[in-house]
Amino acid sequence: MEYILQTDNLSKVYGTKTVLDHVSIHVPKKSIYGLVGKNGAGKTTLMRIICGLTQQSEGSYTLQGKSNGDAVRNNMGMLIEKPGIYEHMTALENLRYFSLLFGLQSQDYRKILEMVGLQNAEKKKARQFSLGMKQRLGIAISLLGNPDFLILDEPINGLDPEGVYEMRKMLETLNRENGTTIMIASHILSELYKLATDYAIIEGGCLIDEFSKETLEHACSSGVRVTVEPEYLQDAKTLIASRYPDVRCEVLSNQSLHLHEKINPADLNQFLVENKVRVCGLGTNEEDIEKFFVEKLSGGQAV
Ligand SMILES: Nc1ncnc2c1ncn2[C@@H]1O[C@H](COP(=O)(O)OP(=O)(O)OP(=O)(O)O)[C@@H](O)[C@H]1O
Repeated sequence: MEYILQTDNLSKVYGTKTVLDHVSIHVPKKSIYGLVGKNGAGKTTLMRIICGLTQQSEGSYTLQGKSNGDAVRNNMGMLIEKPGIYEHMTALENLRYFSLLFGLQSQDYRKILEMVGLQNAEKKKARQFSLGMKQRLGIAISLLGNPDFLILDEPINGLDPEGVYEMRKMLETLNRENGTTIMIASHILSELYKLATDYAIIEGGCLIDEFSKETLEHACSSGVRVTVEPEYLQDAKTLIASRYPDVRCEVLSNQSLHLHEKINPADLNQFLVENKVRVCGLGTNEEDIEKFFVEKLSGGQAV
Protein backbone atom coordinates (compact mmCIF):
# COMPACT_ATOMS: atom_id res chain seq x y z
CA MET A 1 0.00 0.00 0.00
CA GLU A 2 1.34 3.43 -0.94
CA TYR A 3 0.78 6.17 1.63
CA ILE A 4 0.65 9.89 1.00
CA LEU A 5 1.10 10.51 4.73
CA GLN A 6 2.38 8.44 7.62
CA THR A 7 2.84 9.76 11.11
CA ASP A 8 5.06 8.10 13.65
CA ASN A 9 4.18 8.68 17.30
CA LEU A 10 3.23 12.32 16.83
CA SER A 11 2.65 14.17 20.07
CA LYS A 12 1.80 17.73 20.94
CA VAL A 13 2.01 19.25 24.38
CA TYR A 14 0.71 22.69 25.34
CA GLY A 15 2.19 23.64 28.70
CA THR A 16 1.53 20.57 30.79
CA LYS A 17 -1.38 19.36 28.64
CA THR A 18 -0.80 16.57 26.12
CA VAL A 19 -3.32 17.16 23.34
CA LEU A 20 -1.88 14.62 20.93
CA ASP A 21 -0.36 11.47 22.32
CA HIS A 22 1.88 9.27 20.15
CA VAL A 23 -0.42 9.15 17.14
CA SER A 24 0.62 6.95 14.21
CA ILE A 25 -1.70 7.07 11.21
CA HIS A 26 -1.39 5.88 7.61
CA VAL A 27 -3.21 7.73 4.84
CA PRO A 28 -3.34 5.69 1.60
CA LYS A 29 -2.82 7.54 -1.68
CA LYS A 30 -6.09 8.43 -3.42
CA SER A 31 -8.12 7.61 -0.32
CA ILE A 32 -10.72 9.72 1.44
CA TYR A 33 -9.45 9.47 4.99
CA GLY A 34 -11.93 10.33 7.71
CA LEU A 35 -10.63 11.58 11.01
CA VAL A 36 -13.36 10.95 13.57
CA GLY A 37 -13.39 12.35 17.08
CA LYS A 38 -15.39 14.38 19.55
CA ASN A 39 -14.78 18.09 20.15
CA GLY A 40 -11.33 18.63 21.59
CA ALA A 41 -10.08 15.16 20.57
CA GLY A 42 -7.04 16.57 18.79
CA LYS A 43 -8.09 16.39 15.12
CA THR A 44 -7.32 20.02 14.30
CA THR A 45 -3.99 19.83 16.14
CA LEU A 46 -2.99 16.80 14.06
CA MET A 47 -4.01 18.54 10.84
CA ARG A 48 -2.19 21.75 11.82
CA ILE A 49 1.02 19.78 12.34
CA ILE A 50 0.70 18.06 8.96
CA CYS A 51 0.01 21.41 7.30
CA GLY A 52 3.11 22.93 8.89
CA LEU A 53 1.07 25.44 10.90
CA THR A 54 2.46 24.20 14.21
CA GLN A 55 5.34 21.96 15.28
CA GLN A 56 4.95 18.60 16.96
CA SER A 57 6.52 18.21 20.41
CA GLU A 58 7.60 14.66 19.64
CA GLY A 59 7.47 12.12 16.82
CA SER A 60 7.76 12.52 13.08
CA TYR A 61 5.85 12.13 9.85
CA THR A 62 6.45 11.37 6.19
CA LEU A 63 4.50 13.48 3.74
CA GLN A 64 4.52 12.66 0.02
CA GLY A 65 7.69 10.64 0.51
CA LYS A 66 9.57 13.32 2.43
CA SER A 67 10.25 13.31 6.16
CA ASN A 68 8.76 16.22 8.11
CA GLY A 69 11.91 18.34 8.12
CA ASP A 70 12.03 18.32 4.30
CA ALA A 71 8.30 18.18 3.62
CA VAL A 72 7.17 20.40 0.76
CA ARG A 73 3.57 21.43 0.63
CA ASN A 74 3.31 22.72 -2.95
CA ASN A 75 1.00 19.88 -3.82
CA MET A 76 -1.20 20.29 -0.81
CA GLY A 77 -4.39 22.24 -0.23
CA MET A 78 -5.79 22.93 3.22
CA LEU A 79 -8.87 24.33 4.85
CA ILE A 80 -8.38 24.41 8.60
CA GLU A 81 -11.10 25.92 10.75
CA LYS A 82 -12.89 28.90 9.12
CA PRO A 83 -12.09 29.68 5.49
CA GLY A 84 -9.95 32.83 5.42
CA ILE A 85 -11.63 34.67 2.59
CA TYR A 86 -11.84 38.38 1.79
CA GLU A 87 -15.46 39.39 2.11
CA HIS A 88 -15.17 42.57 0.05
CA MET A 89 -13.86 40.61 -2.93
CA THR A 90 -15.75 38.42 -5.38
CA ALA A 91 -15.05 34.69 -5.62
CA LEU A 92 -12.90 35.27 -8.69
CA GLU A 93 -10.97 38.11 -7.03
CA ASN A 94 -10.36 35.93 -3.97
CA LEU A 95 -8.90 33.19 -6.15
CA ARG A 96 -6.68 35.64 -8.05
CA TYR A 97 -5.52 37.25 -4.82
CA PHE A 98 -4.67 33.97 -3.04
CA SER A 99 -2.96 32.69 -6.15
CA LEU A 100 -0.63 35.73 -6.07
CA LEU A 101 -0.16 35.32 -2.32
CA PHE A 102 0.83 31.66 -2.73
CA GLY A 103 3.17 32.57 -5.61
CA LEU A 104 1.24 30.39 -8.05
CA GLN A 105 1.03 30.86 -11.77
CA SER A 106 -2.18 32.13 -13.25
CA GLN A 107 -4.63 29.28 -13.74
CA ASP A 108 -8.11 28.50 -14.92
CA TYR A 109 -9.98 30.09 -12.00
CA ARG A 110 -13.34 29.63 -13.65
CA LYS A 111 -12.75 25.91 -13.87
CA ILE A 112 -11.99 25.81 -10.13
CA LEU A 113 -15.16 27.78 -9.39
CA GLU A 114 -17.11 25.36 -11.55
CA MET A 115 -15.59 22.43 -9.68
CA VAL A 116 -16.96 23.76 -6.38
CA GLY A 117 -20.28 24.83 -7.88
CA LEU A 118 -19.67 28.59 -7.66
CA GLN A 119 -19.66 29.28 -11.40
CA ASN A 120 -22.74 31.47 -11.16
CA ALA A 121 -21.42 33.48 -8.25
CA GLU A 122 -18.07 34.59 -9.56
CA LYS A 123 -19.03 38.29 -9.61
CA LYS A 124 -20.82 38.35 -6.26
CA LYS A 125 -19.00 39.79 -3.22
CA ALA A 126 -18.15 37.07 -0.72
CA ARG A 127 -19.98 38.95 2.05
CA GLN A 128 -23.23 38.12 0.24
CA PHE A 129 -22.41 34.41 0.27
CA SER A 130 -24.23 31.83 2.37
CA LEU A 131 -22.16 29.76 4.82
CA GLY A 132 -22.10 26.88 2.34
CA MET A 133 -20.88 29.14 -0.44
CA LYS A 134 -18.13 30.50 1.82
CA GLN A 135 -17.06 26.95 2.65
CA ARG A 136 -16.99 26.14 -1.05
CA LEU A 137 -14.93 29.23 -1.78
CA GLY A 138 -12.55 28.13 1.00
CA ILE A 139 -12.22 24.78 -0.76
CA ALA A 140 -11.76 26.53 -4.12
CA ILE A 141 -8.82 28.44 -2.58
CA SER A 142 -7.37 25.19 -1.26
CA LEU A 143 -7.63 23.78 -4.80
CA LEU A 144 -5.37 26.47 -6.28
CA GLY A 145 -2.29 24.80 -7.70
CA ASN A 146 -4.18 21.54 -8.32
CA PRO A 147 -3.13 19.74 -5.12
CA ASP A 148 -2.71 15.96 -4.83
CA PHE A 149 -3.58 16.07 -1.16
CA LEU A 150 -6.40 18.05 0.42
CA ILE A 151 -6.75 18.50 4.18
CA LEU A 152 -10.18 19.68 5.30
CA ASP A 153 -11.15 20.37 8.89
CA GLU A 154 -14.91 20.06 9.44
CA PRO A 155 -15.88 21.32 5.96
CA ILE A 156 -19.55 20.45 6.45
CA ASN A 157 -19.97 22.09 9.84
CA GLY A 158 -22.97 24.40 9.86
CA LEU A 159 -24.15 23.48 6.36
CA ASP A 160 -27.79 22.73 5.66
CA PRO A 161 -28.66 19.25 4.28
CA GLU A 162 -28.48 20.46 0.68
CA GLY A 163 -25.09 22.06 1.33
CA VAL A 164 -23.83 18.84 2.96
CA TYR A 165 -25.01 16.81 -0.03
CA GLU A 166 -23.36 19.17 -2.53
CA MET A 167 -20.11 19.19 -0.57
CA ARG A 168 -20.06 15.39 -0.50
CA LYS A 169 -20.69 15.14 -4.24
CA MET A 170 -17.97 17.69 -4.92
CA LEU A 171 -15.39 15.86 -2.80
CA GLU A 172 -16.33 12.51 -4.34
CA THR A 173 -15.85 13.98 -7.83
CA LEU A 174 -12.47 15.48 -6.91
CA ASN A 175 -11.32 12.16 -5.51
CA ARG A 176 -12.67 10.08 -8.39
CA GLU A 177 -11.79 12.31 -11.35
CA ASN A 178 -8.56 13.93 -10.18
CA GLY A 179 -7.34 11.19 -7.86
CA THR A 180 -7.02 13.75 -5.06
CA THR A 181 -6.35 12.24 -1.64
CA ILE A 182 -8.62 13.90 0.89
CA MET A 183 -8.19 13.89 4.65
CA ILE A 184 -11.34 15.12 6.30
CA ALA A 185 -12.08 15.69 9.98
CA SER A 186 -15.65 15.53 11.12
CA HIS A 187 -17.82 14.44 13.99
CA ILE A 188 -20.82 13.92 11.69
CA LEU A 189 -20.46 10.17 11.43
CA SER A 190 -23.30 9.53 9.01
CA GLU A 191 -21.74 11.90 6.47
CA LEU A 192 -18.22 10.55 6.90
CA TYR A 193 -19.54 7.05 6.39
CA LYS A 194 -21.00 8.00 3.01
CA LEU A 195 -17.70 9.50 1.91
CA ALA A 196 -14.63 7.99 3.53
CA THR A 197 -12.71 4.93 2.36
CA ASP A 198 -10.51 4.83 5.47
CA TYR A 199 -10.92 5.99 9.05
CA ALA A 200 -8.99 6.95 12.15
CA ILE A 201 -10.73 7.41 15.48
CA ILE A 202 -9.13 9.87 17.87
CA GLU A 203 -10.12 10.42 21.47
CA GLY A 204 -8.35 12.48 24.13
CA GLY A 205 -5.37 12.94 21.81
CA CYS A 206 -4.91 9.17 21.34
CA LEU A 207 -5.50 7.08 18.24
CA ILE A 208 -8.18 4.56 19.20
CA ASP A 209 -8.33 2.71 15.90
CA GLU A 210 -7.55 2.95 12.21
CA PHE A 211 -9.40 0.84 9.65
CA SER A 212 -10.73 0.70 6.10
CA LYS A 213 -14.35 0.93 4.98
CA GLU A 214 -14.27 -2.80 4.18
CA THR A 215 -13.26 -3.58 7.77
CA LEU A 216 -16.02 -1.31 9.05
CA GLU A 217 -18.63 -2.94 6.86
CA HIS A 218 -17.45 -6.37 7.85
CA ALA A 219 -17.62 -5.47 11.54
CA CYS A 220 -21.13 -4.12 11.10
CA SER A 221 -22.41 -6.78 8.77
CA SER A 222 -25.04 -7.92 11.17
CA GLY A 223 -27.63 -8.00 8.47
CA VAL A 224 -29.70 -6.30 5.83
CA ARG A 225 -32.58 -3.92 6.28
CA VAL A 226 -35.39 -3.99 3.73
CA THR A 227 -38.18 -1.45 3.43
CA VAL A 228 -41.35 -2.21 1.48
CA GLU A 229 -44.64 -0.43 1.00
CA PRO A 230 -46.77 -1.20 4.11
CA GLU A 231 -49.36 -3.35 2.31
CA TYR A 232 -46.56 -5.68 1.14
CA LEU A 233 -44.99 -6.26 4.55
CA GLN A 234 -46.69 -9.57 5.28
CA ASP A 235 -46.00 -10.93 1.78
CA ALA A 236 -42.36 -9.89 2.09
CA LYS A 237 -42.05 -11.64 5.45
CA THR A 238 -43.58 -14.87 4.11
CA LEU A 239 -41.45 -14.82 0.97
CA ILE A 240 -38.24 -14.18 2.95
CA ALA A 241 -39.08 -17.06 5.31
CA SER A 242 -39.48 -19.39 2.32
CA ARG A 243 -36.33 -18.24 0.56
CA TYR A 244 -34.07 -17.88 3.64
CA PRO A 245 -35.53 -20.38 6.16
CA ASP A 246 -32.46 -20.22 8.43
CA VAL A 247 -32.25 -16.43 8.64
CA ARG A 248 -33.95 -14.63 11.50
CA CYS A 249 -36.24 -11.95 10.11
CA GLU A 250 -37.40 -9.23 12.48
CA VAL A 251 -40.25 -6.78 11.82
CA LEU A 252 -38.99 -3.29 12.73
CA SER A 253 -41.99 -1.21 11.70
CA ASN A 254 -45.05 -1.44 9.47
CA GLN A 255 -42.77 -1.31 6.47
CA SER A 256 -39.31 -2.46 7.41
CA LEU A 257 -37.72 -5.80 8.16
CA HIS A 258 -34.29 -6.68 9.42
CA LEU A 259 -32.61 -9.89 8.27
CA HIS A 260 -30.05 -10.92 10.87
CA GLU A 261 -27.51 -12.25 8.41
CA LYS A 262 -25.49 -10.74 5.64
CA ILE A 263 -27.25 -11.89 2.52
CA ASN A 264 -26.78 -10.41 -0.93
CA PRO A 265 -29.10 -7.35 -1.10
CA ALA A 266 -29.29 -7.49 -4.92
CA ASP A 267 -30.54 -11.11 -4.82
CA LEU A 268 -33.08 -10.25 -2.16
CA ASN A 269 -34.31 -7.25 -4.14
CA GLN A 270 -34.70 -9.26 -7.33
CA PHE A 271 -36.50 -12.06 -5.51
CA LEU A 272 -39.00 -9.71 -3.86
CA VAL A 273 -39.64 -7.69 -7.01
CA GLU A 274 -40.17 -10.86 -9.07
CA ASN A 275 -42.76 -11.87 -6.49
CA LYS A 276 -44.54 -8.52 -6.93
CA VAL A 277 -43.43 -6.92 -3.65
CA ARG A 278 -42.82 -3.18 -4.00
CA VAL A 279 -39.41 -2.59 -2.42
CA CYS A 280 -38.67 0.98 -1.28
CA GLY A 281 -35.18 0.50 0.11
CA LEU A 282 -32.45 -1.97 0.94
CA GLY A 283 -29.22 -1.50 2.80
CA THR A 284 -26.80 -2.40 5.50
CA ASN A 285 -27.71 -1.38 8.98
CA GLU A 286 -26.52 2.20 9.46
CA GLU A 287 -27.46 2.08 13.12
CA ASP A 288 -24.84 -0.63 13.60
CA ILE A 289 -22.23 1.60 12.04
CA GLU A 290 -23.16 4.50 14.28
CA LYS A 291 -23.06 2.15 17.28
CA PHE A 292 -19.65 0.88 16.20
CA PHE A 293 -18.21 4.41 16.21
CA VAL A 294 -19.91 5.39 19.45
CA GLU A 295 -18.57 2.28 21.21
CA LYS A 296 -15.07 2.99 19.91
CA LEU A 297 -15.28 6.59 21.03
CA SER A 298 -16.61 5.85 24.48
CA GLY A 299 -14.72 2.75 25.44
CA GLY A 300 -11.75 2.60 23.13
CA GLN A 301 -8.22 1.76 24.18
CA ALA A 302 -5.46 3.62 22.37
CA VAL A 303 -3.55 1.64 19.74
N1 LIG B 1 -2.88 26.76 21.13
C1 LIG B 1 -3.38 25.98 22.08
N2 LIG B 1 -3.02 26.12 23.36
C2 LIG B 1 -3.51 25.32 24.33
N3 LIG B 1 -4.39 24.30 24.11
C3 LIG B 1 -4.78 24.11 22.84
C4 LIG B 1 -4.31 24.93 21.77
N4 LIG B 1 -4.87 24.47 20.62
C5 LIG B 1 -5.66 23.44 20.97
N5 LIG B 1 -5.61 23.22 22.30
C6 LIG B 1 -6.33 22.17 23.06
O1 LIG B 1 -6.03 20.95 22.45
C7 LIG B 1 -7.13 20.06 22.53
C8 LIG B 1 -7.42 19.49 21.15
O2 LIG B 1 -7.94 20.54 20.35
P1 LIG B 1 -8.26 20.36 18.79
O3 LIG B 1 -8.74 21.68 18.29
O4 LIG B 1 -7.10 19.75 18.14
O5 LIG B 1 -9.44 19.30 18.86
P2 LIG B 1 -10.49 18.90 17.74
O6 LIG B 1 -10.60 17.42 17.79
O7 LIG B 1 -10.14 19.51 16.44
O8 LIG B 1 -11.82 19.52 18.29
P3 LIG B 1 -13.01 20.30 17.51
O9 LIG B 1 -13.81 19.25 16.82
O10 LIG B 1 -13.74 20.95 18.64
O11 LIG B 1 -12.37 21.28 16.57
C9 LIG B 1 -8.28 20.86 23.13
O12 LIG B 1 -8.40 20.53 24.48
C10 LIG B 1 -7.85 22.28 22.94
O13 LIG B 1 -8.35 23.09 23.96
